[in-house]
Amino acid sequence: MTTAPNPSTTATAPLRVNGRPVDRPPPAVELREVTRHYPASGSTVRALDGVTIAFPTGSWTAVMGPSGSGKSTLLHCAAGLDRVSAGRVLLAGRDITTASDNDLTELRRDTIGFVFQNFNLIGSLTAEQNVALPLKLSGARVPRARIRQTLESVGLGDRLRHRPRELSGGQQQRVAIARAMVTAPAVLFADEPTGALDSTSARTVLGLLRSMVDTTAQTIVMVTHDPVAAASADAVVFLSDGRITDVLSRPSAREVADRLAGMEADR
Ligand SMILES: Nc1ncnc2c1ncn2[C@@H]1O[C@H](COP(=O)(O)OP(=O)(O)OP(=O)(O)O)[C@@H](O)[C@H]1O
Repeated sequence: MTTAPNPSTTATAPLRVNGRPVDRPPPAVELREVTRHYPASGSTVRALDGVTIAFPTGSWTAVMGPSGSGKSTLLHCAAGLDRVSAGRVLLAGRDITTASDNDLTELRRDTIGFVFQNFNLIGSLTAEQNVALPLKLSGARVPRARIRQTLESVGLGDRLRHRPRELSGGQQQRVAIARAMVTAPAVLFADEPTGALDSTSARTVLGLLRSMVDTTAQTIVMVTHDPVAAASADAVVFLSDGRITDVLSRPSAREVADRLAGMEADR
């Protein structure tokens, strides 16, 4: 095991300066003893098995592990897209474990942003219209200046009227990030955000995510298979068979790759 600090402990232990406890923001997302099982022909799959972790506000955490280890399930439970079988989930300071479907829909709309591997943009809409969509759907006013500013912040101020097919993969992913960020979510969840990109575009997207964390204290939780992407995060959490087996703080891509290779060899 690594000696690197575990986000679950660093986030919850009281911070002390000169022996005195100091206030710090609560974690943006917290899972406490979360179990998620699914029925499977005559038995049960434990996709998550007693996971306790806190994702500190303003930090970027990568979640890694072999196929089927529970990464997507963790992301979906943390984002309120899936219900837990046992345990508790706290999102932006609210216990969402038993929230009603309506409350969850509202919370997802106002509190989280989601970025997917395949961008999930609407092909018939321009970049500007895609970014405006979450505000439109929530019935909010859509201030054009804010849409433009958000697209400018991802380096696409000159692509407002372009449709997805007129943009490169990296540009499409940046539109998707702008769409996720336009509501100023407490947490940005990303599922393989660089999985469909070439290495240059991936680097641009990772740089953008990094600057969001460094300049606006955005909280990001990202599932990835890519050691280079994981090494851009502040911490890397490793899952195996639904359990957290390891946490690395600010590892290099080589350290991440070695740890993953070790996990595959142990299987
Ligand atoms: N809706 C579901 N119904 C039944 N089993 C499920 C469901 N979702 C996930 N599982 C099972 O839970 C386990 C964890 O799945 P999950 O998708 O979280 O893994 P993962 O680490 O994200 O995998 P991958 O890297 O291949 O995407 C797997 O054994 C999977 O088959």
